[in-house]
Amino acid sequence: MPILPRLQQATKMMSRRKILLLVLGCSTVSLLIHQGAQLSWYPRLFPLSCPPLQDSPPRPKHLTVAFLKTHKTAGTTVQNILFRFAERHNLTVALPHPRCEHQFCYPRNFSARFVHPATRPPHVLASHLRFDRAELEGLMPPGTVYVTILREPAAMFESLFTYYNQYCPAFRRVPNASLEAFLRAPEAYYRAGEHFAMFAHNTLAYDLGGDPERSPRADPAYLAGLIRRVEEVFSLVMIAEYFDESLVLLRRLLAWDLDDVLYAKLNARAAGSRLAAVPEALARAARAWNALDAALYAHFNASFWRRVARAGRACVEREARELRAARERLLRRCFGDEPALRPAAQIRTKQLQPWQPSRNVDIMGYDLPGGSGASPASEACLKLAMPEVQYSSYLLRKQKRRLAARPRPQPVLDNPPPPPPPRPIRALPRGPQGP
Ligand SMILES: Nc1ncnc2c1ncn2[C@@H]1O[C@H](COP(=O)(O)OS(=O)(=O)O)[C@@H](OP(=O)(O)O)[C@H]1O
Repeated sequence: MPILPRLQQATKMMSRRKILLLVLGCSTVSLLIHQGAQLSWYPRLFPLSCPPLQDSPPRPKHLTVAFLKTHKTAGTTVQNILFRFAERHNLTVALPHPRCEHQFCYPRNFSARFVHPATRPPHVLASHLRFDRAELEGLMPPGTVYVTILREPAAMFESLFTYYNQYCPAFRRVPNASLEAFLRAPEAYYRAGEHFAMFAHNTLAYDLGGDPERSPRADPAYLAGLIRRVEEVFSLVMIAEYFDESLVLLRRLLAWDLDDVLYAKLNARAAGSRLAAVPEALARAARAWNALDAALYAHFNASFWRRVARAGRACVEREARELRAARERLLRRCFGDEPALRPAAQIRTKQLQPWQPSRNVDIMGYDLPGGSGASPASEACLKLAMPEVQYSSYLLRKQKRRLAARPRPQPVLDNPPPPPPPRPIRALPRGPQGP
């Protein structure tokens, strides 16, 4: 073919390609604009990217947080995240007066008088208490973000039943410490109002400041009111079964980094101290007995997933995966190539030996392969696995020292500190770890 026609044909083909590219480009841009107007194109078009946090420019990290630590819901793990965050950011943590043990005089209703004066005014609060809105709002600075966590009530009840078996009279009365026997006839063992009755009936509702004796079926208005009161105060209700997804929502709410919510699982029972799975019939009976808790859980589990959907489910899952990967790296760095939870008797580092509720229950923990050295890395690893009792005592000592070094006006206590609770919930650690 002569050169000229060949050139003309090539030019024609090039312009056709250009036109095609132009059309493609235009339709992509128009699709983006159209979808962008609905504010939902991001995850669909770029499933590996997360939409930015709502704010622009990015918010600074939020520093005032009150965490309602409900019982047997992975609360110790969340508390540890908050304690470490507070230390890294030089924040004050509200801690119980020693007469209240390591909890704010639970099961009494929370009072600001239960807070050690050396830990006021606080930025962070994360120890067990029974919720009282007015008292907490009086203690915490304005703008504090309130969060809490719930767990599926049957799993939670199985954990409560084993953990508090020696403390809760309702459980002690049951022959052979049998969960099945208790759930077959709970009324035969349970007496409302006696010591530690709250561990045997609707514990979530009790911790949230509600009345555990109300039935959601007989009194739906009460349930609706309790839910409304919780929603008015708490910006986030996390779900223990979706712990990592909960932490993703938490860190986004507080504008924290993913690194700020890395954790080691704390306060877990050994396999021999727990049912591998609660059989369905028992789970049904546990939910029926704890019907108020079951209704709370159903409501907040549903609202949790609506919230995940709003944040972009793919994005939350992706962050949760990143969190798990970073957490595994951290655990390996701290606790060796195969970081394993181990029974207290096998933990040589005294500060890491978890409190044991009774001879029948083993609570697991981590150990540092090289003992607790003085390097910043091993200090960080030590804190990562430090159980509640040791960490609370350590923080109280530290904050008292800080107060002594930098005198400031003592807060005025309207009333003297409270008398000790009727009976201690926390006993001394048993076995080889000593007091
Ligand atoms: N990250 C994470 N994800 C899921 N579950 C977790 C997590 N961390 C702790 N746990 C489980 O939570 C139970 C302990 O809860 P708490 O720390 O709130 O107990 S306590 O009330 O402070 O004694 C305890 O449950 P049981 O082992 O069933 O007793 C822990 O295993």
